[in-house]
Amino acid sequence: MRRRTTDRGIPPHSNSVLRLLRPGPRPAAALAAAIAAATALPLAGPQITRRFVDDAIGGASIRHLSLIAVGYLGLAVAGQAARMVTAWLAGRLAWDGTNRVRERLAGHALGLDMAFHGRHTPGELIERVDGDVVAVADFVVAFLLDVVASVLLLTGVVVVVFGVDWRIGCVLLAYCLLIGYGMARAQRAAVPSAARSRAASATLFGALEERLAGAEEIRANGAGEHSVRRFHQVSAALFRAENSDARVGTMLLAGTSVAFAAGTAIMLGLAAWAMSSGTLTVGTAVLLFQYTLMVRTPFERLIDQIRQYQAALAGLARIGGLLAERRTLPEPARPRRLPSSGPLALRLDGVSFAYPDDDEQVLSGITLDLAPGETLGLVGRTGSGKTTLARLVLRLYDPVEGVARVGGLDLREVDQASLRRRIGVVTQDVQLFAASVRDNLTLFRPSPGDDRLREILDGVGLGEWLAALPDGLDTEVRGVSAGEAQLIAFARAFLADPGLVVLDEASSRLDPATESRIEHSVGRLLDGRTGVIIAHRLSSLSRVDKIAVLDQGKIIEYGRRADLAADPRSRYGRLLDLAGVSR
Ligand SMILES: Nc1ncnc2c1ncn2[C@@H]1O[C@H](COP(=O)(O)OP(=O)(O)OP(=O)(O)O)[C@@H](O)[C@H]1O
Repeated sequence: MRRRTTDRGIPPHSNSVLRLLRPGPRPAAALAAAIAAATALPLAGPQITRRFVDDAIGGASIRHLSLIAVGYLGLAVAGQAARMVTAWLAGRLAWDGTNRVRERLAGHALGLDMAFHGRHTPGELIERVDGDVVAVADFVVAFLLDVVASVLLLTGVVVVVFGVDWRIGCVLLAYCLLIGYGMARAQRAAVPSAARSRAASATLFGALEERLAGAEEIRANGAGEHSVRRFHQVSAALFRAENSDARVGTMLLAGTSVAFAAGTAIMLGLAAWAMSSGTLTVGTAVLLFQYTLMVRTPFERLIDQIRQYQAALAGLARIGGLLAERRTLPEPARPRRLPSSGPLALRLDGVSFAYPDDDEQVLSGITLDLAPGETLGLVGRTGSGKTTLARLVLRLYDPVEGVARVGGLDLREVDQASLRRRIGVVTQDVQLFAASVRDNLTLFRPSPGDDRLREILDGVGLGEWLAALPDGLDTEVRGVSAGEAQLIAFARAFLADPGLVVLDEASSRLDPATESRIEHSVGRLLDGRTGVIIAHRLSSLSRVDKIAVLDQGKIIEYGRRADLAADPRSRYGRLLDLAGVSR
């Protein structure tokens, strides 16, 4: 499928990216001055050489010629200095701009909902936020440094040569136009290979991230060989794409080398003809020769930039595409806030759900009701829909049918910030960051004070663990056990003080001491809060008020725990018997 582009060849949705890249007026003026100097100074070089040659032939003194040589050297040094300043300024401006793009992209991607993150691996997003942004940054630097400066230099050369001899100027201009046309044709050949190469790179990053994230599982299940084979396949695809991209680049360079040799020969012939007819001095012939050589570098830089331009264009298209992604969960027109304190009621009314892009109904006709402060235990076989139900309560997705209400409000009407503040979640897959204990508890938000954090850690049974850390709350979290990670997650939930807690119990086996600390913390966390516990161990449901048994997305049993446990025919009762847990 062909990529859609606007009339100017710029992919759609890219304007906002380009706006973010635009520098302020003062840095832009400084850069323009540096580019002008970096272009004008090299243009003056051949004029000095002409003077030197003509004066030398005319019998000028060594002192005079030495002065001209020193002037030439000074000019060359100044030219290089101007180029260095331009490179530095262009690099700084490009990185300032791309950091703005990066920040915007990262914020935007984090704000998108689960449906989006289900379709894109974190590795793919890293490639977008880093790889594509770097490609755009590289191009912006190169564009300012090579494209703008090269076009100015070419124009300058043609104008100066016109001044020397208009006929030779015409030949040079025609020659430049021909080379330019050839390059424009070659550019089209380079488009698909650059796009293929970046797509292969994104796939490789995605595969790498997935394998690194699941390294433990892959090793434990002996899936290393399959994993390496798959990795080899995506690496080979990237190698082939990069190779073909490089081949296109090499062919372009080889073609231009031949074209330039021919151009230099033509100019030398013309200069020789003009000299023999007495219209040019030897110095001017040398000047023309030098200008002809000068044409080569800007063209070569431009050719190189064509490939970077393709990469940047492909990157811009993907960045623009990511920025154009919208949340599929609509923001409420008139957002309402959940009550700011106290436990929150939960009510699901005929809720059905299917994941986006998937026809299979995962939940159907779920109806349940929890008064403020009540707790519900969700049980059911793996794949029965427990986690999905929890996701709807957290409004990570909206029901396809029915309504989910918290605190009496339809979740679709609730203000996002209030929802995140008042509904807490502890998942079995606790995410810890390579940051201090404090930051892991507050999730980088302002801390309520170290005393409060210590009190909370003490409350979840991590007091001794904290005391043993070398730098206390400032110690970087690493190498914690699964049980400790769970307890840290409880501490986070306590800190947020939600009115409704969704708790996905850890299914992994923990040692009895940690298990009892977790049981104790769950008890404290649910005290005075409404709770939904996805239970993997029936023993941990002894404290809940209600039980819902899920099977293939439907509630097949629902009632007060005590009633179900007492009923000899209830499924919950039979599950308790099977698990050897007293009713
Ligand atoms: N992000 C997703 N996209 C598409 N389908 C999904 C997604 N997550 C889960 N499912 C499917 O939805 C169904 C219910 O899954 P869910 O994770 O809710 O079950 P569960 O009862 O929590 O299982 P477990 O006890 O193993 O965690 C399964 O068939 C699963 O394959």
